[in-house]
Amino acid sequence: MRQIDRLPYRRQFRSDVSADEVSAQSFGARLAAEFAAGRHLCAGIDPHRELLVDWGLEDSADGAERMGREVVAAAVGVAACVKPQISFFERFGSAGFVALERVLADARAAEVLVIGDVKRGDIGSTFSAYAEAWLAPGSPLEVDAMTVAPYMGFETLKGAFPFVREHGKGMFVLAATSNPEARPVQTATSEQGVTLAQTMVSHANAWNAREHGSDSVGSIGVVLGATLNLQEFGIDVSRRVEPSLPVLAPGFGHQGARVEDIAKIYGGIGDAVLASESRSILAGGGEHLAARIQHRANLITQALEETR
Ligand SMILES: O=C(O)c1cc(=O)[nH]c(=O)n1[C@@H]1O[C@H](COP(=O)(O)O)[C@@H](O)[C@H]1O
Repeated sequence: MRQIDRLPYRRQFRSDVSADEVSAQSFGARLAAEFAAGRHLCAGIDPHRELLVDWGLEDSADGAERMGREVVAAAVGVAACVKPQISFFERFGSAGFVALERVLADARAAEVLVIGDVKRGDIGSTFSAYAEAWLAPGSPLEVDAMTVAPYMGFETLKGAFPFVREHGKGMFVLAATSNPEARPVQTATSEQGVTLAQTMVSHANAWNAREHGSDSVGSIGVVLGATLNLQEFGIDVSRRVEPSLPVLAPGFGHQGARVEDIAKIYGGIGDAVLASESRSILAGGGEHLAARIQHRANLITQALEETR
């Protein structure tokens, strides 16, 4: 297996931007740069037990760290971002958190955007502490954006807003998730007949429209599963929105959605889709990881280009 203790490369398109300038940019602006460079793959870091075995690694914090660091190294300049799933690190307790911190440090050094898949949500005061843990500059677990569960009310997320406004951070709000069990919850309608899923999309769009400044992409996105017929969730994808709504799109690969259908699924909002894949790029051992990531990234770029 390739050793990745040091990462010798940096992204070319950022080589003339200082670290200060990068952190001064909004999350939406940083996503816009990824999309402009043709990058739409979100490479998942999900060290499942079976995958670690498949890679010849131990099912341990060390194994999870090695897999995570390999994914970061292979993602540089190819994927738009990486997305570590916290559960696979959390199962090793404090050692897992140390492992995750090292993966995050690699990503920061390589200037790879990180979405922490942590799905946090709670009463406002508690959520604020989660926001501090994951979004505060200098926090050991600092990431660029995190996934959040809004089911205690969109307004409970407001503790994260200062980090989004002032520190270039982002959030992806669960709206229509890829798992089949979500349907009865997320298609439930308000008295006005609006689905819960669409309510979250509207909140994100309204926040972005209010706060985006000159950015072409908003800093608050939504999760819209690729396995779904989004119309059935009351979500209208026929028209572009301004600024573009970032969409974290899990469900490709292992869960059955095909990247070739990306335009059919996301229609007018496909320009800001991050197509997320974990098992489909991780399965098959560590040796050909970079080739698999490149292949998936190419397929996604191709599918999006064909729609333009
Ligand atoms: O927020 C997520 O990332 C997420 C939302 C969703 O609706 N569905 C979903 O599968 N995910 C995550 O995306 C990843 C999908 O993994 P694969 O099915 O292996 O590509 C997992 O880490 C899930 O936790």
